[in-house]
Amino acid sequence: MLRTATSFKGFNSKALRAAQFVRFASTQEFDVVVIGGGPGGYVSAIKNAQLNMKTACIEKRGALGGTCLNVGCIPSKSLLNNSHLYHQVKHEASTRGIDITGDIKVNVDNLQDAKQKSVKALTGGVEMLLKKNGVTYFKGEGSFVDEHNLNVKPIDGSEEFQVKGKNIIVATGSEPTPFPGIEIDEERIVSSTGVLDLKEVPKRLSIIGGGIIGLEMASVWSRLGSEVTVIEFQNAIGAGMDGEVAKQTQKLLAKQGLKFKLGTKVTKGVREGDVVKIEVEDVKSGKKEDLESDILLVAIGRRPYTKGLNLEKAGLEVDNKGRLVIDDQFRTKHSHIRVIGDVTFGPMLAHKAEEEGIAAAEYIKNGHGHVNYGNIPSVMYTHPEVAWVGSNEEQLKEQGIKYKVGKFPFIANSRAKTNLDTDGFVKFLADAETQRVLGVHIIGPNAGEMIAEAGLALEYGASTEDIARTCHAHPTLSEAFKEAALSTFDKPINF
Ligand SMILES: Cc1cc2nc3c(=O)[nH]c(=O)nc-3n(C[C@H](O)[C@H](O)[C@H](O)COP(=O)(O)OP(=O)(O)OC[C@H]3O[C@@H](n4cnc5c(N)ncnc54)[C@H](O)[C@@H]3O)c2cc1C
Ligand SMILES: NC(=O)c1ccc[n+]([C@@H]2O[C@H](COP(=O)([O-])OP(=O)(O)OC[C@H]3O[C@@H](n4cnc5c(N)ncnc54)[C@H](O)[C@@H]3O)[C@@H](O)[C@H]2O)c1
Repeated sequence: MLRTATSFKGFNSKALRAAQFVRFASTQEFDVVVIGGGPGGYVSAIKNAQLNMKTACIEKRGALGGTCLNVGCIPSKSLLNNSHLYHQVKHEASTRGIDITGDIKVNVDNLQDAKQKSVKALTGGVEMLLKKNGVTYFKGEGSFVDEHNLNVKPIDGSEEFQVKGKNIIVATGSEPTPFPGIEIDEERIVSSTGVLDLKEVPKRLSIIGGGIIGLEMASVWSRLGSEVTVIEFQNAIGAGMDGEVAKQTQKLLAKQGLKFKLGTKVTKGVREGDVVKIEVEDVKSGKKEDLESDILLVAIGRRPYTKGLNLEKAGLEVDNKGRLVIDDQFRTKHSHIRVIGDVTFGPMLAHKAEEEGIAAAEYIKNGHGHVNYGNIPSVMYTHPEVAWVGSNEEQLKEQGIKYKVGKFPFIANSRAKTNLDTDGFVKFLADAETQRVLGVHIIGPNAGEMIAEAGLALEYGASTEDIARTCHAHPTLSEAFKEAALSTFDKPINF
């Protein structure tokens, strides 16, 4: 509890003044205080400290790394990687000349242990990085007292205290968007957090939302043996992927056993004992259907998280989607309070939050910083992976920009063929006149790594000819990238 005048009842006024002085005297002052230790907050704290600013980071989770390291990117990728390995061993080993005798079984406890080990190593690593860079780490909940002072409520129950920031960076992230009327119990009806922590492979898993979380989690549990049904309101999966890529992705995932109910709305989802009863309705025809599942995952997006911040004490505003309102230098109406990451505008991605964290520090120290919002890659870590950056065809059409398409399939790439991993293609969208790269969309093995080359091309304003004339090593998947670039203005060699 915060030491206030009322908590010193019984003290005479001299003692009260002395006590208040102790509190005032013990208020630590920093050049920058960051609230939230996720990819936005911890990266920003490190950068601020590296720029020689006295920096503190307040995090209430008890571990650094935010959603991403604790209940997001990292645990999901651990499960994706190991479930893919299991699937390969079980279903592909013999065709690759590896005979395995005896049962091949999933051990969910060990799978979860492996996941936790990665999470712990990384979150611990971030704590060491803060220390190494001289950032003061407060394990507690931060809330505004006024525009410069923050209250810290330690998670160990010790006495609350205040810190003062010449500058404050809010990086409090996001939380799953609730589905009205469906109660998450994290046992049978789960959010992304619960679905990462299942103790056994459910026989039936239903998922509301065919976006990135829905499809990554559908892949994990379906590879491990669940019958998975994805229920999506829109007529396409992938929440904003290039239309052609989204269709191909759906086709490939369906081949792997996922069931899709597109253009379908959920009207009810209730737990009855150990099952979940779900009512759905076809958006177009209104036809209703009853489904039953062992687990229901609700993955319909995320919303900014500002609970407990006491924004009103600093007079800060959120928009109708709960996002903290900022200008193009991340400043709120108080220029010393900046906001980065999921809690404000833009895609909810860890690398976007990190870029903003660095730029915000640079704005504070030097008065300038930079994030290129036209060049933020997206990756979906299914198999094959799906990755994209820049504009998609639908966006270019909408903007009336004339473009050329260059495509190259992995079936014609020597490395993909050697690896027996040939699903997918690389697709370039280039300006019709100048061949400047406008967007790259990849579905295929290692798409998430390959998209970095597209990011560099976009950043440097490269043309597809620049890429096609750059020597790429053989035999690599990246040759498909080169040939797709070539295909925007000339014939490919290998297809
Ligand atoms: C299942 C899942 C998988 C994902 N996979 C990927 C991926 O592969 N790649 C990718 O780029 N993105 C991924 N994301 C999204 C990514 O996790 C977020 O975009 C990213 O974590 C946002 O970073 P942030 O720093 O803005 O917020 P967060 O990571 O949410 O961190 C905010 C932190 O602030 C703390 N906090 C909040 N309020 C207070 C307070 N008052 N006082 C102190 N601390 C506070 C919270 O405890 C939290 O730790 C995934 C998300 C999920 C849910
Ligand atoms: N690999 C990654 O980078 C990664 C992985 C996981 C999550 N994330 C991030 O986390 C955020 C949240 O992920 P997400 O998958 O929850 O959101 P999302 O926005 O990717 O997808 C949500 C999907 O749910 C659908 N939907 C919304 N309301 C619905 C309803 N009532 N009924 C049926 N469908 C409905 C939407 O049409 C959309 O397709 C995203 O911003 C994403 O970028 C990123």
